[in-house]
Amino acid sequence: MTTVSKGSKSGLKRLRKSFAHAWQGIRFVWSSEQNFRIHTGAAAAVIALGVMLSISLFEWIIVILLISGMMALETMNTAIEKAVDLVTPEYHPLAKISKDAAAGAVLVYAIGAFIIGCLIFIPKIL
Ligand SMILES: Nc1ncnc2c1ncn2[C@@H]1O[C@H](COP(=O)(O)OP(=O)(O)OP(=O)(O)O)[C@@H](O)[C@H]1O
Repeated sequence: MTTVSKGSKSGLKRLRKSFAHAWQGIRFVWSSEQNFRIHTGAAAAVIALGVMLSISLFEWIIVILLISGMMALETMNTAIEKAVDLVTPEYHPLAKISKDAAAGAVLVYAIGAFIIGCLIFIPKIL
């Protein structure tokens, strides 16, 4: 088993490296996951709609929470998929449960976000 030494980097350097790694992760998810790109497009459309309909500060807070939560969950779903593939590239019932449950979590959140989005935007559109 290989161990990776983190060295004795200064706090700021370590923070910069952590951001760089996180950014690499987001770039990977963007380039490999169509769902993530669809959600990003939908988020941009919702933000444009929010500006056009002049939603309130409280509504912006809700919208930003929903968008960032959705993107974070989609990114975590990819992390779980890749970790499962690393552990077992072959078919395994537990791998199926793990991936399906992670996808289920994304679906539950997406449904909730869609309903809340309708509650915020539909009355304003009507
Ligand atoms: N190793 C495995 N063993 C058993 N079932 C698997 C395995 N890998 C994938 N599956 C099944 O196939 C489905 C799709 O898995 P896959 O890794 O291809 O994700 P995906 O199609 O890229 O998902 P997404 O579209 O969310 O990115 C899983 O939800 C699971 O039901």
